[in-house]
Amino acid sequence: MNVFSEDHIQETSRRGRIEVICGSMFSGKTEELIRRLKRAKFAKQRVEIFKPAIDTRYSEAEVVSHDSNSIASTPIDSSGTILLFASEIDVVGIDEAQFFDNGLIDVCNQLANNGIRVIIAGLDMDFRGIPFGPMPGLCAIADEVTKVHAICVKCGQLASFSHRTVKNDKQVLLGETAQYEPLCRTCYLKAIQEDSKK
Ligand SMILES: Nc1ncnc2c1ncn2[C@@H]1O[C@H](COP(=O)(O)OP(=O)(O)O)[C@@H](O)[C@H]1O
Ligand SMILES: Cc1cn([C@H]2C[C@H](O)[C@@H](COP(=O)(O)O)O2)c(=O)[nH]c1=O
Ligand SMILES: [Zn+2]
Repeated sequence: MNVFSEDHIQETSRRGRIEVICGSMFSGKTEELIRRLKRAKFAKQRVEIFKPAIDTRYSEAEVVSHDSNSIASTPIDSSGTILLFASEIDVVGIDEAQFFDNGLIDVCNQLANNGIRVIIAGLDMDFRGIPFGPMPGLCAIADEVTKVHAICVKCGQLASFSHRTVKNDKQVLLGETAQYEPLCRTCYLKAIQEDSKK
């Protein structure tokens, strides 16, 4: 049994592993990613952070949480680019992983097999409740999956769903509170039923 809430060994020894942080929008994925990466930096680990170049919502070159916590990152177009940066690195952080291609799954496996700690944050489901991009595959290969929850804006229960409040059918639509709200299952089902009547 591990009586500590943090596994300090992972922050000091060079052991490859894959950690996935998933959940709905506003569930604290980016904050948890930034927290783990900052702790790795305190432990003098060499850290590289990547995000998809299309995610220009708050900043072009930073990972930024809804609460304005931030950390410098490298925006990239394709998952394969991560391998070009990954020599002499102890920890790789990846935000908004749902926007990457499926090649990210193999890239993360290669990194971990080479002794790198890989920490990935991403939306597990899109606005329709369908698994998003490489996220299900990443959860499958992960050594550890942390599912975080927002608070349902309708009833205060834990929220797992990201309800899109504007009419748009494309899977990718960047946005925040003007376009999405976190809902629990009950409130999400009610909301999409009401949407279908409009
Ligand atoms: N309904 C909500 N439930 C929880 N947090 C919320 C909600 N709405 C806004 N927030 C804010 O979002 C922050 C989490 O932001 P962030 O880590 O960027 O989430 P994610 O990356 O999962 O979208 C919380 O600390 C809180 O300040
Ligand atoms: C549900 C859903 C979300 N998006 C977009 C909206 C935001 O720009 C990001 C998610 O960011 P967060 O850090 O998790 O808040 O993804 C999308 O394009 N399609 C969707 O279905
Ligand atoms: Zn609810």
